[in-house]
Amino acid sequence: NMLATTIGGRTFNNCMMNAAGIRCQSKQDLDALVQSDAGAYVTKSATPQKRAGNPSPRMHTLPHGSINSMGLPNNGLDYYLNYVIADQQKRPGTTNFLSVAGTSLADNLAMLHQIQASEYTGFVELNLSCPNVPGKPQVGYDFDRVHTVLDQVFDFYTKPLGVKLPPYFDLVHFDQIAAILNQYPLTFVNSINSIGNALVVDPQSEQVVIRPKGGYGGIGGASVKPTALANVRGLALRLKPEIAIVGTGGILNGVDVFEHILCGASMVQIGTQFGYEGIPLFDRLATELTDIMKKKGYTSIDDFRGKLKTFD
Ligand SMILES: O=C(O)c1[nH]c(=O)[nH]c(=O)c1Cl
Repeated sequence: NMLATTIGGRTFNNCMMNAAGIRCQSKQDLDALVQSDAGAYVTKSATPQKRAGNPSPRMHTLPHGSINSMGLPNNGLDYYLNYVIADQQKRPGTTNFLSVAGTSLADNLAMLHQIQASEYTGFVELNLSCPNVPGKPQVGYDFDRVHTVLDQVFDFYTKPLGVKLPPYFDLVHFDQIAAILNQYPLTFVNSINSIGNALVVDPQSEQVVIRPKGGYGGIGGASVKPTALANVRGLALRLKPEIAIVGTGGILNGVDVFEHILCGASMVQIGTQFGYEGIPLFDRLATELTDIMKKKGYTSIDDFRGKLKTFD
């Protein structure tokens, strides 16, 4: 069908899925995604043990997006690993994404050793970009740290793995992160995570809108699309072809999915808008994207992936 895509030798019948963290924390959430038109799901980023996360209010919706400082609330790795293993047994031949976000290198390595030793055959999304754990920097902004983490991961991890990156804002940073990533047998790179440590103010109450970190949190939604497209394109132009790109950020409508694919994405994830709209989002986006493709004479996303034109 027109929306099929392939990453790491696995074919998905729809190039759209949820973004980690959005309606994917419980079995009920994940079951709804399994039943939906989404081509796959990604689980809420896991830590080794269950975590309550930051104190509320920790998420606020805005006309043009959202701000969150959830602080990695999740049910712990075992919960999600058990879920994805049970799901792959129920639905052989499907591939999904298990997100992990240790708050230390030791935690990330311990989780990946556990996953490596398990029956899990799907993808792992190693989250190097959570901006909301107080006192913890985003690993993705420390290039030496990224090098160290990937060196130690690929010493033993042999299953398909990708990394979730923060947005970069300088072309030199695209060069630097791509030079590092190209040294590893990565299956995909997911770009972008929320734009970290933004501040939203309520002028009426003269107060910030979320409690953690004095009101600082990650921004998602419409306002981040230009940054997301820049990162997808910047990485697509620099990464070796074996590394697929998952485009995330600012997708509200089918045209936004089209733009992410035009910039080089093989699959897209929807966060903020999926949070607002829920499961019906995937059917709406599939219809809108298919209509755009038909109007342009495309029959597959391969017809236009990465084919963004410039003036020269
Ligand atoms: O606060 C969070 O849980 C969170 N929030 C985000 O916006 N991105 C992330 O990767 C994570 Cl882990």
